[in-house]
Order: sequence, then structure tokens, then C-alpha cells
Amino acid sequence: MGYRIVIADPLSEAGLEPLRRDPEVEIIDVSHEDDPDALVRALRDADALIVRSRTKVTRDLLDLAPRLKVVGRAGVGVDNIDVDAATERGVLVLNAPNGNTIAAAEHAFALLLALARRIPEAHASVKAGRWERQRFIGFELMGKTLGVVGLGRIGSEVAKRARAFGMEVLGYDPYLPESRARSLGIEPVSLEELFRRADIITLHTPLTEETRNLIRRETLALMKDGVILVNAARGGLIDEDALVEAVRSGKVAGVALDVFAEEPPKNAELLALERAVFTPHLGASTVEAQENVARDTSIAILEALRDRPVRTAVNLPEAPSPEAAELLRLGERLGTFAMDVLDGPPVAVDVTFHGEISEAEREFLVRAVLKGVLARQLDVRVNLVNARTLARQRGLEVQETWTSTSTGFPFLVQVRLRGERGSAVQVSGTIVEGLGPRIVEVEGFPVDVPPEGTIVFAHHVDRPGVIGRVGMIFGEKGINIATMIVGRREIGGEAVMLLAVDHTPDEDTLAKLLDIEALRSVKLVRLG
Ligand SMILES: NC(=O)c1ccc[n+]([C@@H]2O[C@H](COP(=O)([O-])OP(=O)(O)OC[C@H]3O[C@@H](n4cnc5c(N)ncnc54)[C@H](O)[C@@H]3O)[C@@H](O)[C@H]2O)c1
Ligand SMILES: O=C(O)[C@H](O)COP(=O)(O)O
Repeated sequence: MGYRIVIADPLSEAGLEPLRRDPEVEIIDVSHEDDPDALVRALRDADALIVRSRTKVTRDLLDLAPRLKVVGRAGVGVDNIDVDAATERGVLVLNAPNGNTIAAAEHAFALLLALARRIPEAHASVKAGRWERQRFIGFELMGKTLGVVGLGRIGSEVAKRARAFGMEVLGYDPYLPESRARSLGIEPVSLEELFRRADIITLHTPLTEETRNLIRRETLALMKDGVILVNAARGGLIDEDALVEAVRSGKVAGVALDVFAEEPPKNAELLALERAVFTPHLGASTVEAQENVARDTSIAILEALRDRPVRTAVNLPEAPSPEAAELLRLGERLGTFAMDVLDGPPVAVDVTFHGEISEAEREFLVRAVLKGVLARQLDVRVNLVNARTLARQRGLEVQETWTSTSTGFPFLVQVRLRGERGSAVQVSGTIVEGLGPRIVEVEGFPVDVPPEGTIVFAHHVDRPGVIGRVGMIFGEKGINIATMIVGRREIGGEAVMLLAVDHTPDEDTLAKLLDIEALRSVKLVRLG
């Protein structure tokens, strides 16, 4: 089956090469369509959608795409995507965060230099036939103090360039260790100190609830008179009305903006400001950056469509290891096993990890277990993206414990699914080198079966003849038993039986099994 990938915003053709050469991919490019319904039509049977910042991927838009598995953002900011709505629908969101860092950092500097040397006005003047050398007196960057808010990929590249210009660099980033800032030649300071001390302030944070209107009347009041502001991050970081007032009053001596609260900007007062340089969200618009982000997004989209771990997923934890696929299979199948055996609906799931297992692997496994538990119950597509959200929405309590106690396996995952009225099922698994995922314990009985195909799981009393009679019933029905495992604690005591069968037994066969006196319960487990 092929993949239909919709491109909503213009992307670099060279960067799309991984998609173009994939025989399974059909590209529907609506990025140059004037008709807004073209996107709506294309989404009806789309598997993937790729956007830049123009297309708003809203809850309503996602509802128009019932098959959608992944949204790729060919760039950094995902503020144009309703990530929560995507998560609820099990749609993976991924971005391409590395490809446009240099382009954006260079653009912030281009804006600053254009403002400092009044290049846009001077250029317009020369084009108009004038030669006004006294009119355009600028200022130098050397010796000035630059305040960088947000010291991530772009902020740190801006800081490096500022140092090369002989600037003193202050930085504020509450999520970055101070030592990292210092190693970049940046003096880490509080936001207030940065506002008070900087001659020039440049913004490089994402737009979040915390950073919205970071620059507003109160914070502008803290700044030096004649401060210069640069924003090539996100428009919402600045309250534009407050900025207009501050520029008019002379508090802000100049402003350079690549991004606006609304794009294209409609704020006439802002656009009329004189000591200002504006560009139409061009930070990532270089040939190199566009090729990088389109290529990174194309590759990640193909990984996602083929259920492989994606390093740049926005609404999933980072893939823990190349062996992630086996880990996911183990977790999911343990969840499905427990669900198929449990009597009644589940109310809680306890996942206990033993031995050597990283935090990322534990997070992946918990999501995989939840996927296995929930997939049988829900209409919506359950996947690693939305498994935790759906569990929470359904009131399924999730408990995780990690102990370093040895179990004889390098690591062990134990899933205990609890139902109403005290019912419970426990199943454990691990990954055995060379064999892959194995179920190694059920209800406290040691077993060893691969979590594959159809398994008949029975509780019985360890008595001569039981196994023979079970075998005969399957034989009469023409059902081949591929593997049979019996677990018991003591001779003649309670025991469990796991039979991997080549065909799914019908109700009649299961009823016949229950007629065997020593058989207490029989459950059909379908592990796919
Ligand atoms: N103009 C453009 O075309 C363009 C191009 C690329 C990126 N961007 C934007 O630039 C911004 C930065 O991109 P990046 O790739 O450097 O991202 P990044 O994630 O590498 O860096 C963002 C940094 O902001 C910090 N941060 C978060 N909240 C903060 C807060 N309240 N105060 C201070 N710092 C905070 C984070 O800790 C992180 O270090 C994003 O908004 C991105 O969307 C714009
Ligand atoms: O977040 C980003 O990557 C930039 O804002 C670039 O946006 P664009 O892809 O719309 O140019």
C-alpha cells in the first residue's frame, strides 16, 4: 500500500528528493493552489501532511484527515500546529529543528546590521537618485552589550557572532545550565538584569504561554533609554501596541522584526514606524536551510509512516535505541495479553521494571503497554502518541515502578492489569538475545513463549490426561498446536497452559475445552 503525502506550504524541490524517489510515495502538492478547498480535498485520504509556518493545522483541519498518521513541520516552530489535538487523535507531529539554525542566526544579524547602518532607508534614497551622506549616520556594534533571550540553537549562534563583532553578550535561558552559557562566552543573567543592562536585545525563544508578550509595557520600562530590539523568533513574543508607544516615545531607538503577531502584519501603526526594519518571516529562507529542512522532514516522515522511531518527534519521547522496535512489540503484546485474559474492563495498570533499563526505554514501554491494553477497547486509533492521553481520559490509572533487583534476565517488564471487583492478570516479558521478545511469566508461573499469533491460555489442575485431552480436541477440529508450554509450581497443584495455535479456535472448541473437568478457565489471546 502506498503513502499519500500532502504538501501544504512551498518546500525546496531538492529537499523532497527522498520522497520523490520512494516508489511507495504519492505526493499531492497543494502549496501553490489558490483554492483553499484543495487542501481540504487532499487531506481526505492523506497519510501525511507537510507544512511550514503558513498553514494552520487546527483541530478542525485534523478532523478532515481521518487517515492522517503524521504531520511534518519543515522548520522549528510548531506553534501553527495544534499539537494537543494531534496527540488526542494519535497523529505524530515532527519537526526539522536543525536545518535552519544558521539561516535564522544570520538573519537576526542581518536585521541588526541593517538597522544599525540604516541600510533600507539609505538604499531607497540612492535608488531615488539622492546622495544623502549626512542623513544616515549609524552606530557600531563593537563594545555594545547584546542581551540574548533564549540560548538554544539560534540564540547561541547569534551569541557567537556577537562575540566576533566585539560585543559583550548577556544571556537569559531558565532551561540552560549556566556553565553552558559561560562556555559560549555569554554572561548568564536574570531576565530583569538583561533588560536593564542590554543596549540591544534579541529574542530567540519559542512562543509559549510563558514567553507570550515577553516584551510589554512593564518590561519595556525596565530597559535602557534608546534600546534596540530584534525579533526573528515569533511575533507573539512582543506586545506590538506597547512597542509602537515605546518607539514613538524614543524609549526604543530602533526595532528590527522578521516576525509579527499576525502574519502578514496588519498593524498599520507598527508598519508606519520610522526607525524600523521589517522582513516577511525570512529567517529560514535560504537555499541551504530550505533544502535541509525539507530533506530532514521527508526522511522523518518516511520513518514515521513505516513505524520506525523518529528522533525529531514533537509529541513522543525520543526513540531510546535502535532496538526500539522490539521493545515496542514486547510492551504492546504484554498489554494485549493482559487485556485478553482479564475479566471485565481494566481500571489500573501497574508496570514494574526490573534490571537494566533506561528512562527513555521505560517511557516507550509504558506507552506500548497502554497501546496494547487500549487498542481493543477504543474506536480511535491508539498509538504511542496518544496512549497516555487516552488512558488518562478513560480513567485508567497507570503506575510505574523500577527496581534494580535481579530476576535472572538483563531486564524484565512486568505488567499487572487490574479490573473491577478485584480481578487481575499478571504477565512479564523480556528480550532474549537472538530470539527477540518473550513472555517469561504468567500469573506467577514461569513460561517461555514468543508473544506472537494466537495463544490459548488456560488455568488447570496439574493432573494426568489433561494435556492429552486438550490435544485431542484441537486435533478433531483440525487445529495445529505449534507450541505448548505448561507452568506449575508443584506436582498436582494449580497450573497454567499456553498453546500457540495455527488457527483461531471457534466458540465451540473453547466450550469443549471447558468441559474438561480439570480445566478452570480458557481464554483466547490474539497477539497479531
Ligand atoms: N524567523 C524565522 O524564520 C525562524 C527560523 C527558525 C526558528 N525561528 C524561531 O526561533 C526560535 C528559536 O529557535 P531555536 O531553533 O533556537 O529553538 P531552540 O529550542 O533550540 O531554543 C529555544 C531556547 O529558548 C529557551 N527558552 C524557552 N523558554 C524560555 C523562556 N521563558 N525564557 C528564555 N528562554 C526560554 C529554551 O530553553 C531553548 O534553549 C523559535 O521560536 C523558532 O520558531 C524563527
Ligand atoms: O520556525 C521556523 O522554522 C521558522 O519560523 C521558519 O518558518 P518557515 O518555514 O515558515 O519559513
